[in-house]
Amino acid sequence: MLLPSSPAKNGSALLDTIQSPADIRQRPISELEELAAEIRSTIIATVSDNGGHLGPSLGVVELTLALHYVFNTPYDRLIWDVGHQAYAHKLITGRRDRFHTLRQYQGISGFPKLSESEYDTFETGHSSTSISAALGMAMGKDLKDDPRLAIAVIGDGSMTAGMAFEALNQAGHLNKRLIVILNDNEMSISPNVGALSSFLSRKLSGRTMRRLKDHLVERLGQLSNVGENILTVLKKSEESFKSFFTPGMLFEALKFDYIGPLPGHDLVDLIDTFETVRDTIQGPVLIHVLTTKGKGYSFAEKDPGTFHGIAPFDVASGKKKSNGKKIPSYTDVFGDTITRIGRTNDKVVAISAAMVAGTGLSTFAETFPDRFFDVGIAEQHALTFAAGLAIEGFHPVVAIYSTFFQRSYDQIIHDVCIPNLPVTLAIDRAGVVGADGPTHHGVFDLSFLRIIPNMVLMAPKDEEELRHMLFTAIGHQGPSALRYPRGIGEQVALTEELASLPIGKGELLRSGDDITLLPVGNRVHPALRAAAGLEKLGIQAAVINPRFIKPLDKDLICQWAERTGRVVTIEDNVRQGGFGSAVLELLSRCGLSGVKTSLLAHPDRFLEHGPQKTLWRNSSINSVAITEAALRLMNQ
Ligand SMILES: Cc1ncc(C[n+]2csc(CCOP(=O)(O)OP(=O)(O)O)c2C)c(N)n1
Ligand SMILES: CC(=O)[C@@H](O)[C@H](O)COP(=O)(O)O
Ligand SMILES: [Mg+2]
Repeated sequence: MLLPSSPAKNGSALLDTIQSPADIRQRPISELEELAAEIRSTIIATVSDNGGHLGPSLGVVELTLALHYVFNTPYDRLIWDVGHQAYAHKLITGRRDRFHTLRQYQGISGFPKLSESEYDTFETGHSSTSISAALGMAMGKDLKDDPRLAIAVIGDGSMTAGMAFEALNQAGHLNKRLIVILNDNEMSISPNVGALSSFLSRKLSGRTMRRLKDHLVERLGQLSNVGENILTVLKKSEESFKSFFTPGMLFEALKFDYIGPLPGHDLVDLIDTFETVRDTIQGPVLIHVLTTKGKGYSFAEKDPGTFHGIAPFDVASGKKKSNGKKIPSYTDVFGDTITRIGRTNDKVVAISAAMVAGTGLSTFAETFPDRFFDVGIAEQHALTFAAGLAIEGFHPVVAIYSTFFQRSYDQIIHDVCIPNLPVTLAIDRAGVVGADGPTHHGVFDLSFLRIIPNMVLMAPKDEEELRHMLFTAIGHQGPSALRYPRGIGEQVALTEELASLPIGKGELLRSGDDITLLPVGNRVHPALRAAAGLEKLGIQAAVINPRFIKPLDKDLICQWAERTGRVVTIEDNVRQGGFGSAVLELLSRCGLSGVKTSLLAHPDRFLEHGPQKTLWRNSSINSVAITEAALRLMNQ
């Protein structure tokens, strides 16, 4: 049987004595290895119960200990990019007692939080922000004449985003004291992609290598003072040639000192290097550290993609603790449907921004490798790249989580919607997502997309409607978006045929003369349940599934609003500017401002982490709350 490869000898006896990094600094370095083993066991045990980002956190245990050992945290600012790897950091910065509540409702967050600890210096969740934030802090401390250090820890995946390079570019120019640790495990969520990733691991293609080699040998040969030995060595060996091209060249060109690559699980080496950097380097420096994602838990080391972020699992077998048969999620249905459409429509191309499995695109990618593109963590580029493909006659489907689409807002407006290009946004994880919390809830997309001219915006009531909406979107000759939630669907039967839905037409699901319920997307079924309950109380509720948030079905909605005189809108989105606001605008346009309305939606504040059901209840958008809102409106 495979077990964690380095179980702690004494449970968590040593870890239990650590209240803060100051306690670690008192210890001999020789004890830190046992501490690392205890931290790993604790992380594995907790994540196996609660779910969470296991692989990223296991990979940086030694790095975390070495950083807190050498640098004077929290005075020195330590910024974790994405923040999904900060579990060891949490365990040694005063949160050991609460660690069992990780990612649970009202428990500690899975990401750094300013409100949780003074050691969490920046809030993260979205990637590639750490260098910018650290540079801002470095600049701020200089302006205040404060000698504290700023240290950003960024993964090789996160380093692929433009934002990281924008920050490096400015940092090299400013020449401020800034430490960037590049945590290179050759993995994003899936294996890292792109030219940068090949460069970091020096896996330049044979062709590139030969071309560069021939060029360099020729140029050096023209110089009279180059020794014969260098030329012979270069000519003979590709390996020795490769060593001329180190990953450091890239960062040195950006005016960073480069140190590495270092073995990232060797505490002595890490501590020694960090001390040298701390004591000697005054400008920007990048330390390249090589780590293993999932280090210390054999299942996670072997399958880092699955164990990147995992639901509760059994430690001994590495298997997910799921009960019963696998129910298809919205994501699964999206993935099957786009693959099916791709078989008959060779103009369909799919784009992911480093979330291939998460967005359900793995099968499409395997089936149509030439028509699939993983652009890395580059949501802005993904949209403009899609626009380019659309200009060439393709229909790109860009599948990104709602929260990460926020990064590409200008590209959606400027590059897709103004030229009215046929690009489909497949917006996964729309609505509240659960344990990842406020950085990841997708509760703004209805508000920010419905205001863009040319955009067709829809939300399916179930996984069956999702299929037809995708088909409709791909048949549409302009920009379109469909948003669907995280998790399983309504478990409805899936029909064989795919149908094109009339754009801007909703469906009346239930008639009733007393009140109109207008739920959108995943709120349709709760509204139907509420209508059934209201009927038992003698209230006849009409239920309309608008299907399209833009354009809205003016005739259907205004007709029923006028007939019943009361409308309740329900959405898994913020109230501000959302679907309910769109309905109010429509009622005003139809001269129906006198209709009594109640807008059920998320409030104007960032929502905490917790199960989706809890968050829907808290925001009063579940079926009980819909019933109560309808009753209140009836009594007005
Ligand atoms: C802007 C943005 N896009 C996508 C993601 C989803 N995401 C979270 S972690 C991750 C991979 C990060 O890889 P890396 O930085 O190398 O860290 P590792 O998990 O390998 O430690 C991705 C794509 C995100 N958090 N933010
Ligand atoms: C840290 C991050 O952004 C991702 O790992 C995210 O947590 C994945 O979310 P899902 O579990 O919904 O795919
Ligand atoms: Mg990585």
